[in-house]
Amino acid sequence: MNHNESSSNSGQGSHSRAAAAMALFQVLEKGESLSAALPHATNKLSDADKRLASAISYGVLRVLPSLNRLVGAKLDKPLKGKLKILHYLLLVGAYQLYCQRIKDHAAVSATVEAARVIGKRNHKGLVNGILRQLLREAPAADESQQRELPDDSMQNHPRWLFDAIQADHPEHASKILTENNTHPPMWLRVNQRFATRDDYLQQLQDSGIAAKADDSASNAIQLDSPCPVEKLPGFARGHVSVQDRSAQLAADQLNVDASHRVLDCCAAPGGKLLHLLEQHSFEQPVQAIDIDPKRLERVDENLERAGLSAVIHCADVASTNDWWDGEPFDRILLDAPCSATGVIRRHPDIKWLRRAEDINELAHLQNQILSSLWPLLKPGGELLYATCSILRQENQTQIESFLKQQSGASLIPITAAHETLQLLPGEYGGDGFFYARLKKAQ
Ligand SMILES: C[S@@+](CC[C@H](N)C(=O)[O-])C[C@H]1O[C@@H](n2cnc3c(N)ncnc32)[C@H](O)[C@@H]1O
Repeated sequence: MNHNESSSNSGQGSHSRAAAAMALFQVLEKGESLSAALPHATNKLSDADKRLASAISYGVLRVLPSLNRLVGAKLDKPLKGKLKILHYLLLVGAYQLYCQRIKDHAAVSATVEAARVIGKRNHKGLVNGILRQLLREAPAADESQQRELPDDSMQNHPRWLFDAIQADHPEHASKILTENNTHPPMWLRVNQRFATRDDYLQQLQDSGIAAKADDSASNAIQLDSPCPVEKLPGFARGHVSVQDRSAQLAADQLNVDASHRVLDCCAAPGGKLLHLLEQHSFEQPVQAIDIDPKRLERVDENLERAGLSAVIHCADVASTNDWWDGEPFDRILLDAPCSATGVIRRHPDIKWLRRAEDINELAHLQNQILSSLWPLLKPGGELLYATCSILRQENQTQIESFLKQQSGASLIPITAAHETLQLLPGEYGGDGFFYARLKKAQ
């Protein structure tokens, strides 16, 4: 969360604050994802300014209700219409004062100047006045000390999600809510075709990048602090990829060997596909399908980077007549579209973009996809169902109702103690993820 900036030059950094406010506006007023809004808002900025705009906008979304309360209390009436962008700029200012190690005067002057950048020159006084009020009310003992944000009774989550987490994970709810608001670690997956994990750890150490291995996930390495991918040894040649530890379990859980005919459903951007291809030299090409042509471009890039290949279909997986050649599969990986409630620490916008009613719709879609894929599996074949959700309705309940619908389907337990695997955010340092292994009767 911390970002050092000692500049006192009044104009400096105003573009990064303006970009953060504009990206937040797009997310919270227009419903765009932050990963789509940020590149657009920051495309003319230097790399340093891009990083700062990103740190601020991700950070604001993690503690949005607390910041709204702080800023709202200082406004005589809510900023609406054309002035709404100023509300987001004030959140940007408050976030710096409360959550970042930026000198107060630099944070205030850059944010005030950002009002001009966003075309609100006449409101510089308003921004200055409110940020200075915040400073007066919460004086910091010294410039490096952070102020304490007002508590939020739902730990900065929307009511429906707070309730769902309490209902589904009563014993772990508080930990999940805390994890959701923290900055996640960066995980790497070592391509075992080029190096063992220990060899790659050594390469990282030689490059001055501190990291540690995780013995519970065979190719996983956790970096001590995030690092641009260009600095990772061999990244451009596919020696390593960025992938969360929990997501790395899919390739092993699929239980494949090189003779299998494999289908990867909902494959973009290709993280799990690449992992499978790195692990096995398949006798028949793996088939991968996704509905989103833009996301499929990322699959192509990833395959090219690693020098690997697969047969790619751009289609709705449920419309099997459009893309299936009629040959059944030994293994199917279904990384289903889901609420992504397990990856909120990576995508804090999910808290504010998702609605309670989305969960029913997603559960319906997941069931529809599962049911359309099941006939494509050979007798005795296995389907791995995965989501990055932590909600029962998309996970355990989904699988229970599928097992009731399909008499020929059974569960292969993930461990002796667990039929399915529900990982929670932060467990082993990874994201929230769910896995269920389904077997088709002979
Ligand atoms: C969780 S992401 C997949 C991540 C991917 N498996 C990986 O490891 O990189 C879910 C994907 O499902 C795709 N999707 C959603 N609905 C779909 C459908 N009806 N048919 C095919 N793909 C779909 C989305 O475009 C998205 O890329």
